[in-house]
Amino acid sequence: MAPSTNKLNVGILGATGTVGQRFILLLAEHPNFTIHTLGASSSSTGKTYKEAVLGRWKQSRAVPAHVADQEMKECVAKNFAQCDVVFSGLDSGPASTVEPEFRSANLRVFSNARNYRMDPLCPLVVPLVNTSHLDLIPHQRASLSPQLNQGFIVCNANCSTTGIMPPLKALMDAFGPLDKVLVSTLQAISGAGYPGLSAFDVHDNVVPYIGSEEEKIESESKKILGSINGPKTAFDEAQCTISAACNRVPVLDGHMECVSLSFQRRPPPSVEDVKRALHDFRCEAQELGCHSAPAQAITVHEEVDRPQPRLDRDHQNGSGVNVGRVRPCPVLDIKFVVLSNNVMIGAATSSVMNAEVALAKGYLS
Ligand SMILES: NC(=O)C1=CN([C@@H]2O[C@H](COP(=O)(O)OP(=O)(O)OC[C@H]3O[C@@H](n4cnc5c(N)ncnc54)[C@H](OP(=O)(O)O)[C@@H]3O)[C@@H](O)[C@H]2O)C=CC1
Ligand SMILES: N[C@@H](CC(=O)OP(=O)(O)O)C(=O)O
Repeated sequence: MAPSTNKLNVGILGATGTVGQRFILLLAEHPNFTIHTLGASSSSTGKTYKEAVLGRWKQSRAVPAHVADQEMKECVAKNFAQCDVVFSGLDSGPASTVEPEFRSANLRVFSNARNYRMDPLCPLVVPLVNTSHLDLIPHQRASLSPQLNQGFIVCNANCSTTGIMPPLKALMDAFGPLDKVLVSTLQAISGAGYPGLSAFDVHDNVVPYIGSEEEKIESESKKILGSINGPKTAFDEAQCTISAACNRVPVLDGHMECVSLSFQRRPPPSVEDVKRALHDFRCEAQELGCHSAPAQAITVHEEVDRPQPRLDRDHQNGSGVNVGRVRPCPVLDIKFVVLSNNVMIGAATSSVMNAEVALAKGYLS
């Protein structure tokens, strides 16, 4: 996508949070978007951004100078009326009312929150996988109000769901429908937001429970891997069976996921065929030349002990996913490990890339 001199104004809801801080850094020098309005809770309203994040800015880069003195606004639509696009890093509590209020005010919302992911009117988009689902936007508008000619909500997925989608999609495209998928996650602390779990709970420990996470992976995956119907008014879910087991581990950023799967087609592909399909997988965001798209959607690691969170989570600025240890599975067909950066492609980068694709497809005009 060619850098534009007419950048779109963007707002960020939840701008002070774990995901919000990534939005700030991703959008501070973006060729298509310029940060215009920042919002968070009432405890931040009226402060400058740097005052609002004092003691809570957890990035190695400093707060961008042109953002530091911006005044924090209450998250109501009238404060964001000048924004062409709104990125939401809101907690699910406020997201349930704020995001539809913004849509009703004809604002375009790209949300990280879980609330509307399974809404039949809302595209649930992993930008490396199913940007074709953005084509449901006109139906969302038409279904809600004749006055809704610009607004919409587009969601990105749960961070653990997001990580496994590119490899599953690559294998479905190459070898036909999947039959069964088992996934066990090792999820980073930052997935729980800031301050997240206490050190007492997570240090020297593994917690084998993350509320609702397994259910979200199992349901969201089928919507993302499904297709939209001919008239672009509904989703047909993918038919495979998915079982997830989720664990919190003492890693700061980067979700690791151990996947075993089987194909419907017999005989199944070889390990070498699987590696080639993963490596060759390309997505629409790449074809459109979107600014945030990784050069390589799936990086296949050959070293026996990679990928690892500390070493590989920042590869390509966390915009792609990493796969390693591709090998035969004696129970199902194939097994491998996936590493994705939960706060980048698992959250903020997905929203930004979704907006870049929406811009290229004309949904932001
Ligand atoms: N962390 C991750 O890896 C991922 C997170 N998500 C989702 O993204 C969203 C944000 O998560 P995360 O950044 O981790 O959460 P944080 O807890 O770190 O940040 C929450 C943000 O929401 C703001 N906020 C809280 N209450 C209100 C309110 N009543 N009105 C307006 N703003 C409010 C906070 O503002 P203030 O600072 O003023 O309190 C803060 O900016 C959540 O919905 C989460 O489920 C999705 C994928 C991955
Ligand atoms: N639950 C995820 C992060 C998250 O916020 O998920 P969701 O957006 O689906 O609530 C984790 O703890 O790693």
